Amino acid sequence: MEKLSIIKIGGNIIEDETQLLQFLKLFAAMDNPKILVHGGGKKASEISKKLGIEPKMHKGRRITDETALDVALMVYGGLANKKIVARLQSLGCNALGMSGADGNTIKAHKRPVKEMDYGFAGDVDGINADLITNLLHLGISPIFCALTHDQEGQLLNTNADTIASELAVGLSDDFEVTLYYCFEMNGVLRDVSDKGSVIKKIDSTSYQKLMSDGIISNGMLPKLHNCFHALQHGVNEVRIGNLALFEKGNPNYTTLTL
Ligand SMILES: Nc1ncnc2c1ncn2[C@@H]1O[C@H](COP(=O)(O)OP(=O)(O)O)[C@@H](O)[C@H]1O
Ligand SMILES: CC(=O)N[C@@H](CCC(=O)OP(=O)(O)O)C(=O)O
Repeated sequence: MEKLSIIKIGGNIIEDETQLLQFLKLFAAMDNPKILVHGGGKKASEISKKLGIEPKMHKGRRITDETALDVALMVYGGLANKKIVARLQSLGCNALGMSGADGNTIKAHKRPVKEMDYGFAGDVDGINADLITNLLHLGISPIFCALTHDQEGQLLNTNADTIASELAVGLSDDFEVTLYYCFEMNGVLRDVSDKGSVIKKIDSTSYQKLMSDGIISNGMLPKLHNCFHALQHGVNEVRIGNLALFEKGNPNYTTLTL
């Protein structure tokens, strides 16, 4: 089966011009078919504050009211996505910027209101694997931002870790997919203040224990949930780490298995 790499980069890498360029050079040099998914939550909060709009969060998740959605569209779909696409083009990678509305690639619905109303937050229903596969076979690298749509004209803000996981699941019938979560840490750490404390391997059993011991917290909780969702639905391999993920022979990252 043909190999496919899907790489998600986190907010802190996007924020740091040097790290971003270093990452994009590595991405451009990869020769398998590849997809990039980027977040930009930090940038959205920063721009929002500059516009005099205080970002609203609940338990670390953004509440996307109408104004917050406009900011998300501008920052994720515009500022972040187009900068990355232009830089990749300069590096010889034929990148194509996408939201889930483009080519109907990611279908979603507005998250139902339960104990909390997250506003225009999208939960993914499925992806258009045929179109994405065709683009990959044309030598194009789709660059997805954290936006989906409900097919009725409503754009939705969707967690970028989830988008990466759903793309990986949806494409795993056609490709042998490796899913990479690339962020500023070397991997999942036993002690967040010690960059050297990378947990090399996590399986479903140790995952439960790491959660109950409180070692996995904050942003790492949804990230690992997305990793195991991918593994349970046909994705070949999932890795978490920083740029060392892509250095041949460097095992200093976390590999997840069922
Ligand atoms: N065990 C852990 N190992 C590494 N990071 C952790 C851990 N527990 C919590 N974190 C936090 O999770 C954050 C990453 O989550 P998040 O900010 O959502 O990622 P991203 O930048 O990819 O969107 C790290 O910056 C770190 O502060
Ligand atoms: C609904 C939801 O959670 N949307 C995220 C999308 C951006 C994102 O995922 O950015 P990072 O990967 O940089 O955190 C948000 O607005 O923060």
